[in-house]
Amino acid sequence: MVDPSEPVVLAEPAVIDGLDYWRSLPIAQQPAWPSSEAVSAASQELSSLPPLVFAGEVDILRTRLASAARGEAFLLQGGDCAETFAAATADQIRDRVKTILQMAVVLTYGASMPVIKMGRMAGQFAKPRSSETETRGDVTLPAYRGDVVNGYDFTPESRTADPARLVRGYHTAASTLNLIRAFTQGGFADLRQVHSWNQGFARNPANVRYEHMAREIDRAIKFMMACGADFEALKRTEFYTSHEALLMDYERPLTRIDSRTGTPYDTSAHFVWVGERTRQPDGAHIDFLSRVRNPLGVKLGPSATPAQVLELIERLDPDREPGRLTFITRMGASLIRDTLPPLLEAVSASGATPLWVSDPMHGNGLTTPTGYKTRRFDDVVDEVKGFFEAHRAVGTHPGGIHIELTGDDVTECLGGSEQIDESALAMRYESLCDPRLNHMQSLELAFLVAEELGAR
Ligand SMILES: O=C[C@H](O)[C@H](O)COP(=O)(O)O
Ligand SMILES: C=C(OP(=O)(O)O)C(=O)O
Ligand SMILES: [Mn+2]
Repeated sequence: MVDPSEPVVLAEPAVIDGLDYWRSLPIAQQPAWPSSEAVSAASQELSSLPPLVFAGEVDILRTRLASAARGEAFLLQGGDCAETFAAATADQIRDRVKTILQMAVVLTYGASMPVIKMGRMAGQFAKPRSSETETRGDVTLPAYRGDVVNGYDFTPESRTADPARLVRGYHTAASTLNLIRAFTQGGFADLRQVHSWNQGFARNPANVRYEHMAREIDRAIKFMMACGADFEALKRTEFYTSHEALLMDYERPLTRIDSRTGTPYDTSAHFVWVGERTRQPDGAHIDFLSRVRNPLGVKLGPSATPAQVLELIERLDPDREPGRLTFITRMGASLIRDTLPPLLEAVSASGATPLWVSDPMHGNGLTTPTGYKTRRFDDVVDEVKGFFEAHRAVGTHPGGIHIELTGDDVTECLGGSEQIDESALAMRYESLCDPRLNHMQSLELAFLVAEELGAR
């Protein structure tokens, strides 16, 4: 569903050239900043700060994604719906990285292929919303648009967009990324350790059905050890960052010209994507991202037509560069088997070979009578299964999964082996936007997807 609200043209004077051409185009889902001087000051400060990622890393990621598009690797992309400044703590970052590493080991085994690990982390601070405002009782205030825009507290002060948050977002992303790099390069990612955490999961009586696969992985690791595999090298792993490139006042100042090649990279993350609500082919987001070298994602919901998808390919990947473009489909479990195959067929027939990834979260939202936004674990699993079925039928590669998850023991999604029910949602619901799979549900999903991958 493309945002029904009319896109607005920014009041700022248009600088009609290359990287700033978007300023002259319709743009959806931007905050109403109270002062354009304060936004300019924040942008100025951001543009003087060091890049968060190096263009060379971004290029390596593009080659990894190209392998996934060819069916030779699998992408695991996961993290919060909305990262918050308050939750950028060492423990919470560690537990999210740990969850992704644990899932990746299981998926690597299931797929017998490398798994590309990517967090919705270190920059996933801006949210598109279906409504501009939120009403509680007789009070209506601007909607919460993510910590980089405004606060969640329901007061006029907190809900007013504050440009100083752009700079705080950068610093929070920098410290998050610093810890991610420390964990994934400093020994925390050791394959044997990650596997022993998974054994702990499979020993839980609720997860007996996964014990068999955990034992098989154990045998495979012992076999590798007996063969003298280099476990020193397996103490480190590549880990990439990503977020929705929603807020142009954050993305534009962090876009820099790479000194090696003279081309622009959005250095706020390795991979950025355009959301379902901002993917208008003639809109600001698509124009801006068409000009940066990063690998790009585009979310596709059930209303996406083959013609729109072919136009997005033309706009974002005219040279059909391997690894450049990823479509992240989020159709809903009940629709995916009907809506995905026509898109796969049209793209295949055009000769393009984007990476196809399943987001089984955003098409499966529901609100309980008590007002909690939630999703059923079974619907999430069913959408992934439908995604695999659609690709099998058309002969294309199901190249990855994109999941809203946390390493914490929250109660936000229904079901899973802990059988979280509606009454349990109130126990520990912490997301400020969409519900996330908790640590156990995330691992369970990884085992189920690994079974699917293994069955191919
Ligand atoms: O994360 C995705 C969107 O921001 C979210 O689903 C929008 O939610 P809303 O419908 O509550 O605005
Ligand atoms: C906003 C999101 O998704 P979509 O654009 O698919 O609705 C998201 O990934 O949190
Ligand atoms: Mn979300």
